[in-house]
Amino acid sequence: MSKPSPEYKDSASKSTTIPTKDDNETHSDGDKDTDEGIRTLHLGVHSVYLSKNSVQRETLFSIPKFIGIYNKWKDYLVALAQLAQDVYALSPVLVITLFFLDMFKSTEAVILLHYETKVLRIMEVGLHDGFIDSNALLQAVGARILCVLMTNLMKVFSNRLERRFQSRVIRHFDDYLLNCRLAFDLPMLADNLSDDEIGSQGVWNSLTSVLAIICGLFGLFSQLGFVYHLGRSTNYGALFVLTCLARPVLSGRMFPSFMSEPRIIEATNKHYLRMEALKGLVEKKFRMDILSGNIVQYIIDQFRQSQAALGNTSIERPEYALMLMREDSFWAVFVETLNDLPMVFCAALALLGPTKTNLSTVFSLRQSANSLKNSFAIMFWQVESFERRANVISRLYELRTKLEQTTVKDGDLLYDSKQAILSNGDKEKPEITTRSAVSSEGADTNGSQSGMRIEVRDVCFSYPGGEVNAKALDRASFSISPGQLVVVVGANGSGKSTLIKLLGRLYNPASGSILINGEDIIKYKMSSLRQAMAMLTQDHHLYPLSIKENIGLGFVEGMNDEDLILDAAKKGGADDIIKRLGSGMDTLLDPRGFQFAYKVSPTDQTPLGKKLKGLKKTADVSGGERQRLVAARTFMRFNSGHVKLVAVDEPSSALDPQAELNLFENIRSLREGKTVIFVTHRFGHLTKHADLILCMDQGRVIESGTHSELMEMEGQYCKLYNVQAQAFEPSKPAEQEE
Ligand SMILES: Nc1ncnc2c1ncn2[C@@H]1O[C@H](COP(=O)(O)OP(=O)(O)OP(=O)(O)O)[C@@H](O)[C@H]1O
Repeated sequence: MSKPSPEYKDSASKSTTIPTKDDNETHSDGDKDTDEGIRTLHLGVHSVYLSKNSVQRETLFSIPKFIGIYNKWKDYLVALAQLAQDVYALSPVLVITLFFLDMFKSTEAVILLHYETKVLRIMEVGLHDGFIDSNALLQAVGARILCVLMTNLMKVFSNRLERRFQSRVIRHFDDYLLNCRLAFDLPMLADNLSDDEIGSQGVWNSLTSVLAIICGLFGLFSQLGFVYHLGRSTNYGALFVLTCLARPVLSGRMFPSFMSEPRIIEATNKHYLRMEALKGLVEKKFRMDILSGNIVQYIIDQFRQSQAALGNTSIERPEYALMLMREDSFWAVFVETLNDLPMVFCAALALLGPTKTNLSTVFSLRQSANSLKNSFAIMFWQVESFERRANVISRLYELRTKLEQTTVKDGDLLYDSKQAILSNGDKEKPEITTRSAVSSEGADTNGSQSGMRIEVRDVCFSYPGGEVNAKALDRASFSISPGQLVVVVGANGSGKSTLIKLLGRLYNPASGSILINGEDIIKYKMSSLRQAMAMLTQDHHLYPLSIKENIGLGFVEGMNDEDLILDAAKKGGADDIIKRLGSGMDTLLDPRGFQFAYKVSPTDQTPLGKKLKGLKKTADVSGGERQRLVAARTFMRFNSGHVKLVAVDEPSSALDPQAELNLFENIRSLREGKTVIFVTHRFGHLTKHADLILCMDQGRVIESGTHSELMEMEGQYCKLYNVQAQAFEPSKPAEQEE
């Protein structure tokens, strides 16, 4: 089968080296090179975006290339020095031992070649003279065998040490990455997708790669010295070195290379994208839709159509596609023949002066030329990958710097030092103020000190990474008194959930302010503020941990109190789930372990088949059960005694009506003066009990008041309410006629 052609097109250059078939119609901007300073390469189904300055047609040894490499390496040095410091601190003895063992290993080729040449020379002289210096021969053979033994022993020794050291390095950087990543806020996560690629194994690979380059350079120079020394015996040492270097150097002559450049790669071929999307439909989560929708054949047909439309366009990663291009070129064919230059050199030596050379020297020259060629190839590969590796290290340490740039900055005001005051003592009145008084149910007897007071003033907000002009909140204003039960209603996308997220300080408002107990929310220490809040939203998930932890994490201090956890489970309606699960509270949800079976099926009546069948199965819960367990976590949080605001964002979509009613009733009855905000689409018992209803539309609070006040207004709320209420009203004959 023929290899698909990579098809290369460079949008910014006039000449194109490989014939193109532009099938990348999908992407809007990349093809046209509209972005200032961006150069676009089309490689198969991918587009590669590069900085215009960085791509030059150059040989590997061109001066600009080396200056470029030097400048970039300089930037990486700081990160590498930091890495060296960190790994040295993990185990100084191991680091030093491994370094010297690796350095020794890198000279292995030269040492062996030296003794081999010696043995051959003694034999050649012996065969020529009819007498062999047995002592010298035995010594040379013995020394070589000893060297082989030593180097192999060292390899075993160093491999063992390396494995030990590897696990320490990986443990260390797993810990570091976990710490950094858990400290990322939501706006940063939206901007840092590529950081997900950094893993502790990648750090280890980078470390070994950098070490390999240092040792490789040392080994390469020792080989060059040896080859030069050998060649000198023929009076053409330098020339011989050149014949050995010709092939590796010339094979480095490049097509535009981006292997070490900052780049963005994007799949832009519409047929390829469609194929990938269709392939994605095999995922388990789509199976029910696909089977019930009877669309299996449609998917297969569409996939084949896209495949046919894609034709021979390469789907390889662009880096690999570029490599294929190099291998397939006429230049590569020419360069490969240069492999034989050292042999031509030896033949020329014999022709020009048969008495000036000998077979052992010729043999050694050939051997060393081969070994030099291999070392160069490895070195080139390592140098090419060096930047990628160094970049991993540099980004690893950048994570720490990025943390300092988080937009959601911590304050230092403790929540407890700012208790809510019931009266609104502020000079500036917000656009819409609370019209209703705090209900007797909500306010506690000692003056509503338990509830949080909230004022939102002209808050605007857009999501990072969202469309620039799309405002999720647009001058939203309202105020909530301590202890009020507030219901937020409004159409889809009107900004209800965003409001809850801003109250939880997951994002900062772009403009305007949120006052908590009269102080700007950004002044509060986040941990202290969040301790005073219990949030329950659709976005809350179950963790891949035990049921006990899933609930207990609402109040970590009570984690070991099973009665407390069971009580919270009961309030969240999750007690029956725990009873049903085999391991009760200790049941692990979605365990992240590794299970793999090869040529074993759980239906096999063999010991392995039975073993597989008996392996722990993943415990799963339904959507409604998940919401109950998450609700139980929120009730667990109430036990801390610190909660002053309960924010509930439509957690009831998967709950049955009884469970939903229980949840609302439980929160209402247990709130003990806490301010409660419910976001909901369902009118009914909730809005009936609300002290304040906020009705949102397009990022603004357009109406506020109690149910009866809003109904009197006959505005948006009234309209939304009537849509639901009508369904239960007996239809009038006149309407039926209409
Ligand atoms: N993570 C996000 N990134 C970008 N835009 C978002 C994000 N989340 C929400 N939006 C946008 O912000 C606006 C407000 O969304 P929000 O989720 O607050 O609405 P909502 O009133 O809660 O809607 P619903 O009733 O459907 O839950 C919408 O236009 C939405 O598309």
